[in-house]
Amino acid sequence: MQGLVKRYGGRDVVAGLDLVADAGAVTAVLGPNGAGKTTTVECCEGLRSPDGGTVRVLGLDPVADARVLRPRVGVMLQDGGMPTGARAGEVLHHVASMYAAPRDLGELGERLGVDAFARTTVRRLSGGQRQRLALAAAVVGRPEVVFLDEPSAGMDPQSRHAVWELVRELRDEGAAVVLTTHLMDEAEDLADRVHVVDHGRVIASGSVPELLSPDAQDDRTLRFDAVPGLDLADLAVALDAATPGAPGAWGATEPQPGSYVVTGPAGPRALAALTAWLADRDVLASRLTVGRRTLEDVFLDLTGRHLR
Ligand SMILES: Nc1ncnc2c1ncn2[C@@H]1O[C@H](COP(=O)(O)OP(=O)(O)OP(=O)(O)O)[C@@H](O)[C@H]1O
Repeated sequence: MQGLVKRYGGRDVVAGLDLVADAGAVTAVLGPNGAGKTTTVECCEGLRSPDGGTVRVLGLDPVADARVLRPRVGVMLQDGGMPTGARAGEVLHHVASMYAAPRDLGELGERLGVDAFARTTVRRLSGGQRQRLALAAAVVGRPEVVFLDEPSAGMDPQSRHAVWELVRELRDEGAAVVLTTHLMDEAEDLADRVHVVDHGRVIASGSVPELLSPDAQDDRTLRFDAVPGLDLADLAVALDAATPGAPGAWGATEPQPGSYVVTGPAGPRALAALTAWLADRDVLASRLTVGRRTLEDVFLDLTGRHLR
């Protein structure tokens, strides 16, 4: 996809988006609600026509070549897009019958738990059940490219785990898996490559390790909430003094008023120095945590906003 533009009511909801998804890899499109993720994948699925740019799936045009692409592409839509009056099992059988070499329905139905509600009509399924059925329908035909829009939304942890395992398996079988999500742990766990999208543009791309810590893999992050407007340059000096082996290694930001992110060689001494520095100022921190950076931090750094 190159320079994709999609406009609604004169507003660019996708504003020149470049994206590549390789075979045998999971590509995640990660961004907050309204970032343009669904619109982007709908253009790949041939459900929407771009207003600008080029989209090719398996080298073909998703709109003009829709008939040729259909048996080679699996699609899991956010709203399911399935006939509401049909039973879940019938839907899956029907979809499977359209493919030359479908997956074993018994095995697929069991691992995604579809068997348990096979006789229930789609309209009576819970959100999570509907998601699992939609995923089964998307992958039953052994597609070469799979688009999964928020695949584990509304699922319990066990179902989520089953979905993630299936996604890894699809990748290992050689499929190009494109996954949209606003769940950073989903992207972190699954994706070989992540495109972080905001306001219809890709604002960062890379493997998860590349995105998390491009220049200092060992750095950790201290996070805390406190009164807004702390003197962060002074804090960095105090932390530098506590970790003499790495001068100038500390960075501190206040991405949102009263919410602090401090990165550097955080160990026990640095943590003690931070709390002592706060105590000297009579500041009580809350939600103080020590951890590695997450994709949420990356998003916060890039946009000054939380993912959700
Ligand atoms: N058919 C439409 N007509 C008008 N505006 C639309 C239409 N579809 C989407 N939009 C708008 O385009 C923007 C991007 O929506 P999109 O669904 O692509 O975002 P998203 O990143 O998938 O968000 P979410 O995580 O909430 O699904 C939103 O502001 C949405 O309101």
